[in-house]
Amino acid sequence: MIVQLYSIKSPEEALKVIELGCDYLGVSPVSGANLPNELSYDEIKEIFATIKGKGNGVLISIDDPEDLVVERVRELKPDVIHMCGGEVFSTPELAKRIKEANPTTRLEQAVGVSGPESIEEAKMYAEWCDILILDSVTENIPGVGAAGVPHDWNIDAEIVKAVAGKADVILAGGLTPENVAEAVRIVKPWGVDSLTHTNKFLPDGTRIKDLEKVEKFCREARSVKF
Ligand SMILES: O=C(O)c1ccccc1N[C@@H]1O[C@H](COP(=O)(O)O)[C@@H](O)[C@H]1O
Repeated sequence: MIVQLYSIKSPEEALKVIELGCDYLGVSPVSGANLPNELSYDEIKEIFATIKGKGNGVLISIDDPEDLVVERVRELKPDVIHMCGGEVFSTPELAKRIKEANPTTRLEQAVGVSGPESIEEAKMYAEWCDILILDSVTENIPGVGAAGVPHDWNIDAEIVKAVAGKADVILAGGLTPENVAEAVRIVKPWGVDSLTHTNKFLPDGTRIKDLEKVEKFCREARSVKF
């Protein structure tokens, strides 16, 4: 079971969450989406260099144009590029361009799980993506994710079965240290992901990881054997 956590802000924070059991660390590059924890290319390079050999660097992309996605993959060489926009989605062509830009970068596509129709969508993306992240959608946040609320885990369980052997599946969306074990029991994913409920919010609007919650989240996620 892998654990992916968003959004990491510094090399120091990265090392702390790795020590507590996180193995995929999500970062947000400066973009039009104006996310709270956006980082410059230099800051991201420093985090990726710090975690090399210890954890995997994941770069989020929310509706960035395809050329910019490819440029970022070439420049930052993330272990994973995570596409989670509501307008720009991965395609077989983009998957090919990403592999050409950096052959070891894995392509992670978010699927907003809203009903049984999401099963067909997931099956389609599994044809060219390495990883699917099954996430929640809200009206307030652009794209897929950062919703802070769960969705129907029974649909996720169907998707895991439907794409077995084709793509790894990460479960996301409102996961907490308290509900993650139950979610894993139902969905049996390759990994789990958290943003909101492993965060501590600071008065200036930025957020850092809450290390007690991170430790409990990683422990609970791995407590279920299947
Ligand atoms: O990380 C973000 O800031 C973000 C912004 C916009 C869309 C998605 C984003 N992150 C992804 O959403 C998941 C789940 O979030 P939550 O736990 O439900 O709050 C997050 O872990 C990232 O994968």
